[in-house]
Amino acid sequence: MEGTRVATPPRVSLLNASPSKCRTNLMVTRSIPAYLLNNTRRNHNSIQCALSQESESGAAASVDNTQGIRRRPTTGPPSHAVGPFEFRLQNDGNTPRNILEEIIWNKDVEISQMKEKKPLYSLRKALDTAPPVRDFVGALKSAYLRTGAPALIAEVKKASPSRGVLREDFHPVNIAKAYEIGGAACLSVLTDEKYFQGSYENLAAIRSSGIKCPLLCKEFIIDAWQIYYARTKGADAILLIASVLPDSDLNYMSKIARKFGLSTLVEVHNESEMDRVLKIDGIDLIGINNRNLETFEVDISNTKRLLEGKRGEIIRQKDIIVVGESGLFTPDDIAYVQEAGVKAVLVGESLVKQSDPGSGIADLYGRNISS
Ligand SMILES: O=P(O)(O)OC[C@@H](O)[C@@H](O)c1c[nH]c2ccccc12
Repeated sequence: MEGTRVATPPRVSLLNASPSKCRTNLMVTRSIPAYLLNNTRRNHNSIQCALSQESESGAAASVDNTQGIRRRPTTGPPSHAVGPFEFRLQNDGNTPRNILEEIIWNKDVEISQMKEKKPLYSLRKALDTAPPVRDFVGALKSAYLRTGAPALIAEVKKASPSRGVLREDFHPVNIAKAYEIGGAACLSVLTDEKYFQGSYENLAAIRSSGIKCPLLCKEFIIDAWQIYYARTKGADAILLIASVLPDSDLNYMSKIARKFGLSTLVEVHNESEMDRVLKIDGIDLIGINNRNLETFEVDISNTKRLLEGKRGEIIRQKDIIVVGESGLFTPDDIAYVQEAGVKAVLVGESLVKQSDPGSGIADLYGRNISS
């Protein structure tokens, strides 16, 4: 299941240096492998910290630039404590290259902590009492048929790393209710706390509030454990991000979701991700994100570009529902992505910022799409 190739760390020897030279924030270009640090901790009286590097191969620790987002630091975390010393060893292998990579590395640590508190066997038990799954894709299809406009997945989103806090007086259940009344087919609920100020409590509260719209758990999923957890909190659909997950994970995790009856929204941002996803069996919902999660640039013509030509044909043949995601603000934007071929849209910022997010839906569509 591990998608990341781990570079072999070079060896670093710690020999007879004066402690005064090696206080905190010592920067070197390679990391010290964990096993060596453990040894050093044991022997720290005799071994001090002159950092002379000897890479076995003499080559720099190799980092595979072609694989996109790295699942975790390839050369270990940047800070190490060795006896009384703390080193800050920063290098390409332990420094995130962009915000998405940073989010994923944090998520990896967060999940291992959450798993300790709620191991899989305890989640399995909680599944028995989880609320029933509602048909997310079905709700999108029927809203599209009913209104003739792209079905709306309205996002309950307090903040984002690119836009900061979108709404100070944030009451997730009230916002969700307003969305449902305004004509949303489904809702997306951000659960990431650190970067989006979301939570699983918000997801569970919306689910138990009587709101009927099916719910997408908007999370950075990198471990199957998260799918179980989302289900125990009442999710009806999950998100899988193609730039984060290798094909094997997309395949495996969408199968697990299907086993629970959950829908899977697979998100792509460029042609090569779209081509990868179109080759995976059983994918019936693809999101085209107009925002590049590595740079935050938003360009809604991305949706059009990815649906042109052969790709659009395959999507129609396979009867895949495409969701236009991010950066949609006006009726013209909605018409533009509909013309490009989407049957649903995912909208956060432009709605959540309105004093009444529900009536914001009519402004976004240029007409009332409720009932
Ligand atoms: O607020 P916007 O620009 O309307 O975007 C909503 C949604 O598309 C965006 O929040 C999103 C799309 N894919 C994601 C993946 C993770 C977190 C957030 C997202």
